[in-house]
Amino acid sequence: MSEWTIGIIGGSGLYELDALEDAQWIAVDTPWGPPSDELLVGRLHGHKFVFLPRHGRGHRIPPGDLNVRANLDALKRAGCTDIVAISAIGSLREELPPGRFVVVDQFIDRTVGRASSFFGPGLVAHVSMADPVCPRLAETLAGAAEAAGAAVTRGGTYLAMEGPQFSSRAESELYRQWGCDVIGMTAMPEAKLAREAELPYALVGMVTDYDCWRVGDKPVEVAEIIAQLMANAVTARAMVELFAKALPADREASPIDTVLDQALITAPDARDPEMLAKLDAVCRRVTGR
Ligand SMILES: CSC[C@H]1O[C@H](OP(=O)(O)O)[C@H](O)[C@@H]1O
Ligand SMILES: Nc1ncnc2[nH]cnc12
Repeated sequence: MSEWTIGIIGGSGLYELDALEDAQWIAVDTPWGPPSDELLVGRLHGHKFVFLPRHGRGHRIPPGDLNVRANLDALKRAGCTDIVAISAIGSLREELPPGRFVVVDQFIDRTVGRASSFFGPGLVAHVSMADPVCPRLAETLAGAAEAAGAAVTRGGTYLAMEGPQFSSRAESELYRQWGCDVIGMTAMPEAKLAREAELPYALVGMVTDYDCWRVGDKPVEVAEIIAQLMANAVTARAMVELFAKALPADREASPIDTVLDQALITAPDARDPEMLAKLDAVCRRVTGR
């Protein structure tokens, strides 16, 4: 049993977290370069929380330019045990209207050219992404979102697109045919990197729009998203508070805490010392370096 330290990654519309007590913005440097912003470290209902605005305060960084490795490394370095990601999403389903909160459980990655692994030549690892979301976090978040007054859908497949442009109508229809439920530009490689860093991860998507697949509808525009974001962000803040309140005092170990025990394949004497040094925060537990 140990303590929780919850990393919250705030998406579009969520750039700070007023509710944190004794809160302080701290700069964290990483071997991957700078994260999107300083980290806001504080406490909520007795638990430690570390907040990072995904796009930086003022929304400065587009999805394809996020330094996702630095973001996850900084959160790990700050002691986070678990990651809660909050995102604006488009809906690919009639029954998921704007305002609905979707606690997703699967992803399809259509991003291109983003650095999507901490590992590489000199230190090779293959983690499982079969079940990319931590069920314990997801269920606690779903309960908290409901308690905050949101209509919540448990489970759903999130299509991660490259962006920054929105989809064409043909793409949007294709993703529906693939069985995807919601769409966004940021959950990948975030979820992959969280898993590599042995951080249980869950994502709450807040629907802002119907993308562009609905016949006769105007396609999504940023102004429409921002209007819906304002309303969603109020509920999201309440959800975070209720989530903190619902966390048990002690954190029981998760199987995700030790995924690298099975994933690292490079023999100890073949491991590149430079890689080991670079991955100090991510995998010191298993490499001892
Ligand atoms: C502001 S609309 C598009 C933008 O919003 C989502 O960001 P986030 O997941 O950080 O809330 C989407 O993925 C795009 O980056
Ligand atoms: N329709 C959409 N497509 C991609 N990302 C989004 N974020 C919010 N709405 C979106």
